[in-house]
Amino acid sequence: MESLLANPSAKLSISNPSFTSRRAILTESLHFAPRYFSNSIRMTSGLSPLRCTNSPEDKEISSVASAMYEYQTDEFINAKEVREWESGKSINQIAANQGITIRRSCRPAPPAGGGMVPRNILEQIIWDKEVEVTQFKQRMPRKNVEHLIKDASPTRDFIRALKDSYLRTGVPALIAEVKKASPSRGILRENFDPVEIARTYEQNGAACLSILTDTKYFQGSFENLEKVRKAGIKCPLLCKEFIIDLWQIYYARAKGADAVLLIAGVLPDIDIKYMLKTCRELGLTALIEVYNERELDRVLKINGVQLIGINNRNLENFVVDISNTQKLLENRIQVIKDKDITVVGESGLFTPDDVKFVHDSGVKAVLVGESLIKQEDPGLAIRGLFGKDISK
Ligand SMILES: O=P(O)(O)OC[C@@H](O)[C@@H](O)c1c[nH]c2ccccc12
Repeated sequence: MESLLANPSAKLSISNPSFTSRRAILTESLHFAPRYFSNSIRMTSGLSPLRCTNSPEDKEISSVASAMYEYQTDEFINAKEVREWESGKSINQIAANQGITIRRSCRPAPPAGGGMVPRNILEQIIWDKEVEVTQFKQRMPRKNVEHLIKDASPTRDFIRALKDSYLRTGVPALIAEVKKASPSRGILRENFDPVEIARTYEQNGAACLSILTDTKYFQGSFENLEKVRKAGIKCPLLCKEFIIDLWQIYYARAKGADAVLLIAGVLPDIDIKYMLKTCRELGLTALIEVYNERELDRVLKINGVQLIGINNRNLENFVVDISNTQKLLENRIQVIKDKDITVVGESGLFTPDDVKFVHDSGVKAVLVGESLIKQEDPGLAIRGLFGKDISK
């Protein structure tokens, strides 16, 4: 075992025939890369890997470990990342090394050292989300969610819908957002019927819809997502959530999502890779959101990324600047084209000139909330945004 500890990457490529059970894989995994696995398993399942009995909880841990073992042969874990974990760095140190400023408080357990104070609104949202997800998971363990997924209808192709719309209209495909409120703007719409709004968006040419599911800050819900899905709306649906845990991805799928949002400013590479794989297994598209060049360059290095959103709003201070899309795309158009990645321009788009500006910068889709949802008929407002009817 000692040589494995010295050189975990060697071990990672070996398929050990003696791994006959998940339990064995877990034990073995913990043995050669203890910190990596304990952190990851804690991160992804919220459970402590140190106890290992035959309880349902531990079985879940084992299955996570087993899934992680599969990733090894998938080059999911590269030696550098394993070494980082093994060197004793915490999740926050790993994230900070990648330029991520948002920390995890690892609530509800008190953070080591205690007394953390959130530095900005996004960090506050993420810490609240940690508590919320823990409670959700207690109420509905992942196994129950997986059970719901078995009965769910197949997902729709989010990227195909964007590409088809772009080809048909010649203007960026619209992901229209169903959003009642936001921390930066307060209540956007008093008279809020998610299904009615979704329907008018669809009738007026939206390619896809984005449904806010965060309740505390955006007054959204997973019930809204489910309602829209069940109302016969055909547009693929993005679950607009602050995802920090795999459980949320399973839940989004169970509630009718076709795509989920992954925020690179919150998630280190290793999380994004793991979550992408889960999305693929569930038939979901991942929209990976970036705000700055460093995040975009990180994401462009991850295999399998097909859809990237560039947010013009800084989620840490709400400042909106639509030239952010242009700035980030300027030197990267070729690599994005080579990889056949679709780019979405997000936030702060109000006029046909705004849409043209981000289109000229290289986006083939836009994500728009405020400027539509505030109008009396948000669907009809689409004509004003594009300067033409895009429904035909
Ligand atoms: O309402 P706007 O400015 O058109 O923005 C829509 C969308 O981009 C924004 O709601 C958003 C972008 N990224 C997010 C992440 C979480 C919550 C919300 C968002």
